[in-house]
Amino acid sequence: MTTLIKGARLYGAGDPVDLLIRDGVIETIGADLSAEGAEVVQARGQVLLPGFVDLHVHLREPGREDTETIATGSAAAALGGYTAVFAMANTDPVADNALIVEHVHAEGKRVGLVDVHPVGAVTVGLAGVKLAELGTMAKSKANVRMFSDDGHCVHDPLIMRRALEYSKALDAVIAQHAEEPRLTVGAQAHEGENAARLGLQGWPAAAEESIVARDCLLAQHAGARLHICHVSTAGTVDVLRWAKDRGTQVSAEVTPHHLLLTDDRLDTFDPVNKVNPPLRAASDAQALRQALAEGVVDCVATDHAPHAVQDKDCEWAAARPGMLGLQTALSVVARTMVETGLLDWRGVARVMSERPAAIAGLPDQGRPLAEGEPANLVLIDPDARWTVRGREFASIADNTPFEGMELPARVVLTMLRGEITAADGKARG
Ligand SMILES: NC(=O)N[C@@H](CC(=O)O)C(=O)O
Ligand SMILES: [Zn+2]
Ligand SMILES: [Zn+2]
Repeated sequence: MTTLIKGARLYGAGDPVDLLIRDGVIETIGADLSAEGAEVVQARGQVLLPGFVDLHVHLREPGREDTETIATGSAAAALGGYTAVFAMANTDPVADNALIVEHVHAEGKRVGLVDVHPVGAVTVGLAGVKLAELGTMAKSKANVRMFSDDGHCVHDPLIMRRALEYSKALDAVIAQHAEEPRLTVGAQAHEGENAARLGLQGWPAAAEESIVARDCLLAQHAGARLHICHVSTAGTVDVLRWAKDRGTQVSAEVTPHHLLLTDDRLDTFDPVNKVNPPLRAASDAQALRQALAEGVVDCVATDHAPHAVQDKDCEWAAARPGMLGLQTALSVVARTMVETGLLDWRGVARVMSERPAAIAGLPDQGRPLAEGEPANLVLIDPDARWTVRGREFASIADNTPFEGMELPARVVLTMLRGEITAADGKARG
């Protein structure tokens, strides 16, 4: 299979060039290329980046196939410009053993739209009591290199310490959902003026920051690698800056929704805005944008969290936390980081592809746009404007907080190892 991309601007800079893609590899980059029988893509000066890598999605299979499947989530990922995603372990049954992670991995391969890497649970059943068999999952066909109890915090410091020690031996990373559960009992929204005024019990910033600080210390002592999921507060940014300065091997992700949205949204009591960690203050969102630009926060991860209508269209307290993210991530990053001048397209490649690929240790993702490199690519129309409609997404669920918003930038085409997985708003295969 041969594809010729005509007139793309690599990293959105310089003169447009042609790329000849053959057998899954960028064979030639040059001017006025041609190839017999190749599928031709007219890029018209649009932006070409390495395919995006999402370290944090919930694909809900097995167990909640009424809200998302590996197939529908893979289609959403391809449409969002992703070529690799990490599927969290909080499924039913939990992905805490080789059988489940191998199933998720195999199903992702069968669908073939995006590389689906299962995340293994840190503790059995996400219960936080007994370590799962990390080694067995690492050595399984799924080749698990990231472990997380996401949805729950590994709050017992002894369990967390052991998990870090084991993960070091396995050359894996522990991704922590940083939430001290004793500080968030009954919490419904960011602890601040808005929650107080509306009578919603607060989720304090310190519940996140105290775990991040503790785990940075544990990781440093263990010489292990730690990744912080969905960083949401300015205080966490300060802790990360301190830990990185003293050489801790810590990385961190921020979600698009924490970059754009704030707790000003609470007034409507619409549970589409309910998420864990909660939408924070405007000053937190500002600090997160700055931290992402500087590299203190390494990357963007969506925390794509589909939920059924009955779990969202209900009273605030009963609603499940979480929101869709795969098909809006690029546009929200364009709005918050590119339009503001905080990142150029080169920087977008860093935070959405290169850094997440490096954190997860993926050898064939987040690679340079150069001859001989794997053709995992996303072509972007930076000038497009579109209106978000959750029902039009490939996901089964439609719980997007961006409903009705007009956003910049669109994915025109996604390519996985030379195969087009999405083009013009439609997933292939
Ligand atoms: N982010 C959420 O609000 N929900 C996630 C779990 C999680 O990421 O903590 C989910 O699984 O729905
Ligand atoms: Zn989480
Ligand atoms: Zn999550």
